[in-house]
Amino acid sequence: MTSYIKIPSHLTPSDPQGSELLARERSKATFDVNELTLALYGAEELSRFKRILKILESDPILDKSNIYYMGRTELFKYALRKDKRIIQLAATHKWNVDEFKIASRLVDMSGPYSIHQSMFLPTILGQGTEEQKRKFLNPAIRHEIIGCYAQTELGHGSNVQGLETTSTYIPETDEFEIHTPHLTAAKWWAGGLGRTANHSVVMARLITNGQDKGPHPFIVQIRDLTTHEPLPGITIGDIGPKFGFNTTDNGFMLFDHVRIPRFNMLSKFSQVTKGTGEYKKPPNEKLSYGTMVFVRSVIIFNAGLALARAATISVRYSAVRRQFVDKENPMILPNGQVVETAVLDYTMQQYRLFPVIAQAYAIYFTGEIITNLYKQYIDQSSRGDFSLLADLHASTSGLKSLTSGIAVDSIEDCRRACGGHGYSNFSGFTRFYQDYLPNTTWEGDNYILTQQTARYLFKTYREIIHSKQQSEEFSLRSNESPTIFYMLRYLSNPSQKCTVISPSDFKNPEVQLAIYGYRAAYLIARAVDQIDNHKKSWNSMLVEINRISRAHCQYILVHNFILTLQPQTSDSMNEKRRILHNSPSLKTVLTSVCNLFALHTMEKNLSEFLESGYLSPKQSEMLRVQISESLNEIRPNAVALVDAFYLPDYLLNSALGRYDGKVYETMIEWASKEPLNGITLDINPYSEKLFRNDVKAKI
Ligand SMILES: CCCCCCCCCCCCC/C=C/C(=O)SCCNC(=O)CCNC(=O)[C@H](O)C(C)(C)COP(=O)(O)OP(=O)(O)OC[C@H]1O[C@@H](n2cnc3c(N)ncnc32)[C@H](O)[C@@H]1OP(=O)(O)O
Ligand SMILES: Cc1cc2nc3c(=O)[nH]c(=O)nc-3n(C[C@H](O)[C@H](O)[C@H](O)COP(=O)(O)OP(=O)(O)OC[C@H]3O[C@@H](n4cnc5c(N)ncnc54)[C@H](O)[C@@H]3O)c2cc1C
Repeated sequence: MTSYIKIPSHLTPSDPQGSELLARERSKATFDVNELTLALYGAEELSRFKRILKILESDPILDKSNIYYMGRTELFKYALRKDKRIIQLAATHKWNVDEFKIASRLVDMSGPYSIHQSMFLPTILGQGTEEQKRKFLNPAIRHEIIGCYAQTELGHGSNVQGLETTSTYIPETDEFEIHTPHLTAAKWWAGGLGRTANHSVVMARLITNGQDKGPHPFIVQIRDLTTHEPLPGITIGDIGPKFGFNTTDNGFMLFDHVRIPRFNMLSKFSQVTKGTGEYKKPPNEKLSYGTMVFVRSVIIFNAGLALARAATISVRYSAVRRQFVDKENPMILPNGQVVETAVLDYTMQQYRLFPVIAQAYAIYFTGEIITNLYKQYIDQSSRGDFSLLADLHASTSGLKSLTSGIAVDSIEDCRRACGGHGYSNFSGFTRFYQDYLPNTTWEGDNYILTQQTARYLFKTYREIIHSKQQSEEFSLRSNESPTIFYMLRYLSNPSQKCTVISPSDFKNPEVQLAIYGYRAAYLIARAVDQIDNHKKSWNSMLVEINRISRAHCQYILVHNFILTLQPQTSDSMNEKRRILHNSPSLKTVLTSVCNLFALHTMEKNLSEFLESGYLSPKQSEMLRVQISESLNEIRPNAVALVDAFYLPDYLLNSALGRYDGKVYETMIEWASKEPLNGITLDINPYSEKLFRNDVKAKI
């Protein structure tokens, strides 16, 4: 990378150096960072991660040092080049899907092929017959065809039932005719569609024998494989600049009576019979929505990673950044010199940042549990058992909404906690934040999805209250279902009160779960009463419904964190959990983190805990005392806790969050590379010239 300004090399930051400050922080940790990293990744994944990182870091095409200075077209070209490079490296090194995912995560830039990997392949895999997989999946895996996922339309996204594109069965030719009946039916937003994909999954209303069977997935070839031009009857374009995600070509598409073979309707679950056009229903109406369930589960896991990244940058920087001298507790160097206080030592900064560390761990553990639940569902559904789907859909909907919402808020909180430098691209927050933002909208707008979760909770609650005779059955199910457990507990005594009598009682996991469970059940019971007995409309209840989904999902996050830390029978424990449970120091520090997550989240939603009368104002004061205590417990471990995420500098690409703490050296070095610094302006307002030269001599 070219430097345009020569920075005097004799200047160093004033003492203490960033590296020294971070080393001091690391020496204070009460646990072994490497051990926690192992407990998060597992030995095998960590070694794969390191191996792949080494390959990427040393690849000139995947070098990231230039990207902060690029405009959209340049960035897009970079993204296409790097997408191709990852595919080439995957072939060279024979990476499997998991290794490919690690590489994509480390390179960290959505690209023209991203939706091919994240949605096109999973849709064919999940919804195609064996024959269809042979025809479409195998060439797609080999990247002989590149696909996208076109569901959303210009006029409809959230309301999938409202999609307008039609796919009409033509018995005479045994084909479907895909058509865009109105402007609002134009496919819009599909990633990779704009300039890249030559195939698409198209969600269109299946019409057969004059009957509308609702949206179904079809594979449509959209571009010529030789010329790469759109096929006859198909109009395609890129939708233009966006808030972020500009390294992906989101596109629009219009169909004018385009014919595709009947074979191209993805038919694992529902089919149309040749000639008669007879429709065979799927075993569950919503199986064609399967890709959304999968991607929502991935979004939950990714939210934990995004939080870990934001926390890493801001916590490391706060340990290096110093402002003012805290006169009551000054920072004193070994040589006796009093220096300005690291901003991480200010309690306000701790209150802003440590909960983000806690959110990252909480969501990481739930992400793992949801990933396993999804795998279990796939396993069962392959044997025709879809019984897990309703539960999985409800949990992934609410958790996708809650966790991506937390991540967006916390990334911005972390950015602001870095002060002015947080606003520079060199912080590593700009594109990270912009590209993360659509997680709150895509795969179901976060407010829409909470309705799905609440609906499921209402159904479960109604089943319990209307089937008193089955209470024994529910008691048995409550061992497996935390939802049924908290509902039954509430119903056993709706006017129970919280038992806390001193701040430290809030550290008791039983107490935490009782508080969260009561609040969720209370809100559900009240809403069901409003709807069933007071005939309140669904629309009039939407604010409450959103609250209920959030309350339930916060309960789930706390429950899963506590579960992760509880001793389990050794045969049910995997390698990662074994590491954690064999290390008292890890358990101690993660218990503090878990407490902070549970208590800080409680404080943020305090009105809901108080209004039911379960928690008293006096207890809420004790809660604050205990939160302060938890922050103190975490303080010596703050840097080590983010180090344990093992997010390399290559991924962070941040001057502020560097592992070695060389914040100031990097800021000035990167500024010297700003291409604007290579231009001498012509500032005479009466001259038409803008520059005296194009680019100054390189230094
Ligand atoms: C290498 C791989 C790596 C992958 C990692 C990458 C991940 C991250 C990058 C991802 C990039 C993504 C890019 C973006 C892509 C997109 O956005 S694609 C478009 C996504 N669109 C949406 O998500 C639309 C949201 N809307 C909906 O899902 C639905 O319209 C709705 C809101 C759920 C309502 O559906 P509707 O058909 O109207 O149903 P209802 O009447 O409300 O409910 C009827 C019953 O159906 C149940 N149900 C609904 N959805 C599902 C489902 N998905 N699965 C199972 N069941 C479902 C619902 O609960 C109701 O059940 P009952 O109460 O029992 O009747
Ligand atoms: C970067 C990006 C990439 C995308 N990639 C793809 C892709 O590859 N393929 C694809 O098919 N789609 C893609 N999408 C589209 C995405 O899935 C939709 O934008 C999303 O599902 C939201 O739908 P919408 O835009 O119709 O929002 P709308 O439904 O119009 O939402 C507008 C507002 O109305 C509110 N609202 C709507 N209905 C209700 C209701 N019933 N109750 C209460 N409030 C309501 C919403 O909460 C929201 O605040 C992408 C979107 C983005 C931003």
